[in-house]
Amino acid sequence: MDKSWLALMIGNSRLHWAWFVGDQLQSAWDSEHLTNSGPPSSPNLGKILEKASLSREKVVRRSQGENSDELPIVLASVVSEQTAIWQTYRQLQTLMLAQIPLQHSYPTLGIDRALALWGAGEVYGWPALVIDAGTALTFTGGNAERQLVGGAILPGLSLQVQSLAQKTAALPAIALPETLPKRWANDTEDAIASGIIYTVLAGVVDFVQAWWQEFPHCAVVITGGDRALLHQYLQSQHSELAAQVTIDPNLIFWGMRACRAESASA
Ligand SMILES: Nc1ncnc2c1ncn2[C@@H]1O[C@H](COP(=O)(O)OP(=O)(O)OP(=O)(O)O)[C@@H](O)[C@H]1O
Ligand SMILES: CC(C)(CO)[C@@H](O)C(=O)NCCC(=O)O
Ligand SMILES: [K+]
Repeated sequence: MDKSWLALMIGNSRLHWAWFVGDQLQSAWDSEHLTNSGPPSSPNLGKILEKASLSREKVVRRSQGENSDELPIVLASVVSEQTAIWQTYRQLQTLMLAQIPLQHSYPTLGIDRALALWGAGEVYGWPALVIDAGTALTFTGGNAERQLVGGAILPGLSLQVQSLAQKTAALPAIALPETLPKRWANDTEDAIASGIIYTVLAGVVDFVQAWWQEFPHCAVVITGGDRALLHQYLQSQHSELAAQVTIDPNLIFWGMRACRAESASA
């Protein structure tokens, strides 16, 4: 009988969770970073599941034969202070970059990027290009030999908004519009939205087109907290290109599923 396990990706803004039974994803959710005030204690599984409106009983029942109170957690993290909090959890498997079978990666490559690329390649085929629209916006591409080709990192949409507001006197922190704004703005909020959105879009289109020059017809997948927003903008301005881009919120979890299986059978 397939066992339950939890995947935990610690991102820069928040924690990303998934509950699997064997290879089947049951549900996914996000939660806040933990604050490690007070005495160190093992993170509480009941509370973790409560955040996802799941009861421990339901999760344990779905995987018969489970008698442990603690579900295995497969963890990957790009925030080391947050990783430390989980070290007291008994059934923890921490994935490190070296365990991801991606060839030609470099030592400081973010494990979220490696996992998302691996997940995209395994699910949609290689070569693959991942656009992760999170705190940072990243491009990460791999070739047919499952080797990292390379990528790029820039501030994500919200981070661009926040950094403008923080480092200037007159600029407010705007909410990004859900639809593509007009390019030639006539007030401050619209001007910020236009500047950030149109330059990010131009960049995304340029990276995707450059990728397709080298790897025609290959899978391009958008993930991350701002995936829907970015895809929506893309659709409005470049509908043909947008139609060839897949949205998948779970790339990192597909990567964790694959790497967990590989390291378990190794
Ligand atoms: N409920 C939410 N809480 C926080 N951010 C959200 C929420 N919904 C959408 N977002 C957007 O998601 C973005 C963060 O993306 P994501 O959650 O993928 O980032 P992250 O935790 O830093 O992960 P990564 O390290 O992979 O970027 C924010 O910039 C924000 O615009
Ligand atoms: C780029 C981020 C912040 C995206 O989450 C993360 O993947 C990271 O910390 N990367 C390390 C640097 C690199 O990937 O080259
Ligand atoms: K830093």
